[in-house]
Amino acid sequence: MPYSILKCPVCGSEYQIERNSYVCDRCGNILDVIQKDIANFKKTSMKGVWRYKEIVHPVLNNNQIITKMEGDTNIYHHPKLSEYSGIKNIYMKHEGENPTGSFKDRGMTVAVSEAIRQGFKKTLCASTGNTSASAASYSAYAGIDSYVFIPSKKISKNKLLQAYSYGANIVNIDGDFDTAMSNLRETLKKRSDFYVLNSLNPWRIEGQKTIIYEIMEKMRPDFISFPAGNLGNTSAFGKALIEMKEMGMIDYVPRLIAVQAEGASPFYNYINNHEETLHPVRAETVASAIKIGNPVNYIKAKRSIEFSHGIVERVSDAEILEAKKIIDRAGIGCESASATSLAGVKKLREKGVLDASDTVVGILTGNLLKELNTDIQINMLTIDQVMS
Ligand SMILES: Cc1ncc(COP(=O)(O)O)c(C=O)c1O
Ligand SMILES: N[C@@H](CCOP(=O)(O)O)C(=O)O
Repeated sequence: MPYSILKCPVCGSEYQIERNSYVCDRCGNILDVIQKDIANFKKTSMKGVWRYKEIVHPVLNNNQIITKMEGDTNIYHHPKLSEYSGIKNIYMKHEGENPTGSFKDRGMTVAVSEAIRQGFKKTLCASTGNTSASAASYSAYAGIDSYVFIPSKKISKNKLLQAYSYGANIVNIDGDFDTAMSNLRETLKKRSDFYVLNSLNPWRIEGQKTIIYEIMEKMRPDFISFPAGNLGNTSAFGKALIEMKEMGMIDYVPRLIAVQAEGASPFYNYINNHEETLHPVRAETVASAIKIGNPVNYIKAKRSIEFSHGIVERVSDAEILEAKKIIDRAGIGCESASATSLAGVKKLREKGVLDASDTVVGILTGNLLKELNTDIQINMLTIDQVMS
């Protein structure tokens, strides 16, 4: 029977899953969930994330699952994306189609189910917006209270509205996301009744792995490109590929492309400058979702890049906004952080790292409707102009 344990990716210490800390007691690193006895993995008849229950959360009973039907997102192809990136076979998987409009729901369904399994009544997260929207929704759906730490003046109003509407207890943080995350880690040292819903909770990573399962079941991409902020997805995608390879579900490994915003690119520096440890930066970018200067998952993310012979690229705000316009005008649409996927592919094609004949899947992490921060300038037509 498949089961799960927690294991430190650095020192190898192992722990039972019944514990409310995801940090190794011996070396302080963030733990992995390790799935055991999964060699004969079989899909369930459930939809989306829970189709892969045996390799996502095998010990949960079906009646303990808190789900709003995450996953099974669409993959789009459009000539404008090919023309812009210089890659004929470029596809975009739209995670903005998840219930609260971002990929976070895939991780949240698993983490909140585990919170309920362990009997927690309160959840906690720090957020640039999407995590708080998702955490608030899933906590409310499960009938428990959520607390969200957010730099409320710096996040999109739409995301704040989501958390507020779902009834979250909103804690305004005077600072940025990194301040909020360190406030959260301090709070967890003092309070044991909060269940953390950020991606430092490894159950979030287990849910987010399913993005890769869905892609690899349908296609054989050479590269998979996606935005990188707190590095939960980078960690999850590599873990999915490692496990799929071990289980014989895939016979090759696509290369991961993690793309950061230039003003928030500590992981780019860490990998490309071969630094011994990640040096946090003061983050600044138009893409508020990835305005993160001290990503918590950098060690697991490095493992993913190494395993997949991956690439870490960075793009400017101008490149992000230009790519977003292409995605929006193709009728697909996404929030700005998501457009780094396309911007990064274009840049790597121009550098000659990607070939025009490569097959590339980009991940659109959030919905177009997620951001309304500034007054939009719309040149509207008059009725007379249309009639004449
Ligand atoms: C829309 C969006 N895209 C990308 C990211 C970055 O993902 P990760 O933190 O997993 O690197 C986030 C949040 O972190 C996000 O909200
Ligand atoms: N963009 C994120 C930042 C927190 O990331 P997480 O994956 O660690 O929860 C957000 O939406 O808050």
